[in-house]
Amino acid sequence: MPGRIKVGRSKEARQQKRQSEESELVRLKQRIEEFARSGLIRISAYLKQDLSKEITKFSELPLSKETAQGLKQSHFVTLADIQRKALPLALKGKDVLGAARTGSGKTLAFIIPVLEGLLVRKWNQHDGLGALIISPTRELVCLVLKLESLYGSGSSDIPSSPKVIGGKDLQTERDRLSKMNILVCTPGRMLQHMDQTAGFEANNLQILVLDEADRILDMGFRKTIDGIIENLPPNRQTLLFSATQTKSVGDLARLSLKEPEYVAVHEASQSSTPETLQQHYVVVPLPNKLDTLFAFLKTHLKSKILVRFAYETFKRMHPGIPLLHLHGKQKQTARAEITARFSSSKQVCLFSTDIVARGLDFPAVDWVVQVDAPEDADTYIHRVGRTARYERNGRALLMLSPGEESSFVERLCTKKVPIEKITIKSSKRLSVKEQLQAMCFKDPEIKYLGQKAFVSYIRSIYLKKDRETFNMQDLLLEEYAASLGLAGAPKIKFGSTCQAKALKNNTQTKRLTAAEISSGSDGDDSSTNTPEFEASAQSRRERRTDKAKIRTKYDRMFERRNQDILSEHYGKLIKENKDTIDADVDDDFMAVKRTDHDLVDEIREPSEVQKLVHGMELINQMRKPPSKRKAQQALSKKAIAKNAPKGTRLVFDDEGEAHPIYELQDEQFFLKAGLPERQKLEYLKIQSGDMEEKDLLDKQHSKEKHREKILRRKAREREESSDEGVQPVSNDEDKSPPVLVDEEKTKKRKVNWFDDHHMPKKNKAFQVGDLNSLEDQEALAAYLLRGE
Ligand SMILES: Nc1ncnc2c1ncn2[C@@H]1O[C@H](COP(=O)(O)OP(=O)(O)OP(=O)(O)O)[C@@H](O)[C@H]1O
Repeated sequence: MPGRIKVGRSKEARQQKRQSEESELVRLKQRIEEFARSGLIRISAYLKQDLSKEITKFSELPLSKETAQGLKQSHFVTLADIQRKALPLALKGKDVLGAARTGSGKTLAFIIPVLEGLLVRKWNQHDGLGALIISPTRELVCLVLKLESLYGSGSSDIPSSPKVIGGKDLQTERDRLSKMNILVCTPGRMLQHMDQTAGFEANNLQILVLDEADRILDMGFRKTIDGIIENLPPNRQTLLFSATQTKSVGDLARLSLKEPEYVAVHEASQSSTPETLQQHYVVVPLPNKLDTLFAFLKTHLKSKILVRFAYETFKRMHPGIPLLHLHGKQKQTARAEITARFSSSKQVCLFSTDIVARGLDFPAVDWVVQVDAPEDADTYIHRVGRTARYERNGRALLMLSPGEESSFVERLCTKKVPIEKITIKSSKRLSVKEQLQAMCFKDPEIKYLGQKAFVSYIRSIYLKKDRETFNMQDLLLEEYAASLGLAGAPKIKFGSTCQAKALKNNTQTKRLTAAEISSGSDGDDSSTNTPEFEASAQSRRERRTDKAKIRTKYDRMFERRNQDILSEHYGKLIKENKDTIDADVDDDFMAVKRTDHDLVDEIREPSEVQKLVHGMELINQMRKPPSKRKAQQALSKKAIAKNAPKGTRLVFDDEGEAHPIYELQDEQFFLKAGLPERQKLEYLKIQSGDMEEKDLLDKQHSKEKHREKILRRKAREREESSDEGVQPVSNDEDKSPPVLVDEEKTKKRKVNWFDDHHMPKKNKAFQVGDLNSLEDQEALAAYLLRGE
């Protein structure tokens, strides 16, 4: 019996205990909710839910109705593996390191916790920046923003999902920054705002997300990220996602993660790339790569292809499939337009640099072709990840030079990349070499691009760390140049080891500024981790300050630091004895991610070629006919008078030397001539004597003028009288020829004549008084000629 009693008591006791525990739990939950409402604890809603059970559908997630509504609109039903594993942890407020294959849905795995994290905290405009998402490239930022607005569209508690994208007007961003609650941006631009935007603070930040974390944490962004972290509160949630996740303790320590949960979805899998992706490689000697690529395009006209290689030449050869081109030097609007066109097209080939190597989610890409081998297996994984996204099929082709084959394939195997070797049928082979040569010959721009592609490629090989795979000695330079249509291999100068080291040290200090500039200019932070970028940062800054200057096409062309390779005959033209060519910084064709291997690349003065072309530009401008309006304006008298040079009055001395009218006398000479007062009196005396003389001359001159005037009048009157038939008579004294006189008329005229001319009254006929003057003689001659 005692046993029975014992059992009864323990059951009762257990019941009591459970009841008290339950009421304690209820009290605790109530308390937690209160805290959550007041914002004192970080996650509330999810503590009430059991997130330990396997959740497979979005509808099973304890999400706010706003996020759930947004997800319903997106038609997503089941959770992707990474979402299933990472979301419960992230929603609980844990720090998460998420690794999953490309295209497996990582973006949603951090967007949902960000939106939810702020929604449950009832975050509003006055709370400031709540979440910061850092993405390495602008394209990725755009993609994240698209998703964020999709899923967060119903959220009324988050007033706005503001955006900051590198490359936009800094001032506009600054104005909007203070109102932001969620910020998506590139690292460089973020740091720039933290340093330079007054009033911008991240003290209240709750969640930090690093998208493509391995890339963001690598050497190139190291300083920038450290700078950003310094400005963030340590008490925050941090989420890191990438296809190739970092596990470096050092990296994680830098981010001050708190007991992070490592969520790796495909770690146990045989492949680190999507299972739906078929991967091939083909061994092609470097000089035959373009031929192979062209043949490939010709045989895949109905596909959507992404290629990393030269675009300009292929565009001119019309392979029969629309071609697009995307690179970091394009403006953000152009990039967005091309990205949209590629996304919406079904049959198209996009030639691109590594700006689309990561994260971008183009729908339905059939092929990713890599004409050059990437620097490492991780980069390869990200590149091929642009196809076979989220359970779709895709194919990838990698061209390897014979020397690269064995070690690179080994590297891929180590990273669990299943890749198969294929060969190209000889019937499918084509040669574009001759076409390229003809193009280079006709068009200097193509030649320039060919040279640039050559330099970029060689440089990329030189920079690669993996010396076992990439060997400079293996390169068939002349043959490769010929395959690009060039007459010979351009010469390339690589800096000495010492210079490289000096630059490297310098680079460390410059990197921060460079990152800022990058995000301020093109925002593609993917370029900031290259040493070339650092070297060019200064020149970019200079260029920006020189913005006011009008720059011609040639200026732009020559501002590139590989200007000397433009054309060899320019060099010959100016007899420039430069036998070296500096490597190119515009990695449009071959982007290199490696950062700890610097090249020497000094910033130069404008070269002779540049000056020469400037001269030619000026001459052309001068030759250009002015507009009609300008020509007329220039000819107007007013303009001539206005533009005419102002004369200076000079006086000439006896020797014919010119002097200004007033010359200051030598002081010594002046003092020698006596006291100033006396000199003044003497001067006045001389001047008054001169004036008297001049006065007399003037009087004589005016008398003469008066006399001449009278004589002219006389002659005129004589002429008039002769017109009226009055015959002047001969005057004995004058010995003028006798003439017949009309008595009657003479009488009548005589009165007038004598009145005016004081002619002697004794003569009935009037006399010509004085024939000395020219006028009198002319009048008489005219009279006689008329024969009257
Ligand atoms: N649960 C889901 N159901 C269906 N489609 C999904 C789901 N989650 C994501 N997707 C889709 O899968 C595609 C790839 O997703 P996302 O871009 O997030 O991949 P990722 O893992 O970030 O790739 P990467 O490593 O290349 O950046 C997108 O088109 C996205 O809309």
